[in-house]
Amino acid sequence: MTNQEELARNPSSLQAYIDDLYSKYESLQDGVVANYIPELAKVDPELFAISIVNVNGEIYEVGDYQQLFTIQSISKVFAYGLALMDHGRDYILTRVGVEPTGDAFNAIVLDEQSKRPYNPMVNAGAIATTSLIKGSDATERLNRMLDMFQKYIGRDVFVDISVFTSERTTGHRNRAMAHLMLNFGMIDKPIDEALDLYFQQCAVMVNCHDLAVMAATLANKGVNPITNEQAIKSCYVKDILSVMYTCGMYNFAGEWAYKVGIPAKSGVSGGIIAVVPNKMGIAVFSPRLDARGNSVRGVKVCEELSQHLGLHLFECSPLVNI
Ligand SMILES: NC(=O)CC[C@H](N)C(=O)O
Repeated sequence: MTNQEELARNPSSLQAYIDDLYSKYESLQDGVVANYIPELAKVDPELFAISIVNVNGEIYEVGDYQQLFTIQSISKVFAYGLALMDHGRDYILTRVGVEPTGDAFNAIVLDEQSKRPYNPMVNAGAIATTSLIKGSDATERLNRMLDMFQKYIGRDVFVDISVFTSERTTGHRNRAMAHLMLNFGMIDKPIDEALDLYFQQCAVMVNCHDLAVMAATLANKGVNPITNEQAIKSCYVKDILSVMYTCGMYNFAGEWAYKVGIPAKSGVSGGIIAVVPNKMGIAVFSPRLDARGNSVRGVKVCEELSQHLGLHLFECSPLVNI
């Protein structure tokens, strides 16, 4: 019997499997916690959680899955969805490309010809995306952003003021990108409001369970499988998953697509989400990062899960229902 057949027969074996994965990687200490945002350096590096939510709303999780942390770059996925709903695909494409960069997430680089940021999953593209969120003033734009997160998560959300302030005070690289994009007409004035909203979206508090529900919502055509609320129009889910697949893991995106083979997104606080379309959302949280800014344990767990469950999109033996 294959692993997939065993899981279809006995779903509790998925819980047993992630419990084993957790024990296997619990002692792994490779990597370092992000410290370029001073508040992030204070996190307990030992925190570790794995959550899986399938499209039927069934939940499998282990470890510190209730521990709150700031969502950081994983927010880029969801902000892109809101911008798509606000303006439509054609307009968004004129402001943010869909090409992987092969560069670090915080590279100060724009497309030579079009002057667009390369894609919405790296900082420059995410700042441009966030600058497009509609609203009559900064408060309305923030509230629309928080409402959007609320639909994906299924509860009220809030911004961690310390992390927001820490990043706002030290985020000169992001500010430089915004000025560069202003120069080329890719974002409009006032850039400080766009940057503030970007720093706020990065400082939204989530736990690993929430991230798995958010990923499961994308797996479930935009409908939160726990609350049944539509968080994003289903026609935009393919746009989001495409850029996650090609750009979500920054300069590791190619290797990730080859090895793990499912759309994913990581953030510097140590979260990773992965989406198995029509099946499930996966989230891992562990703050120690590799040189590219991806969670070390998170990458390992996703690699093993993908192999064990046959999750790769181009897997020759199709995944059975879990
Ligand atoms: N990779 C990340 O999670 C980066 C997000 C972080 N807020 C930044 O702008 O640098």
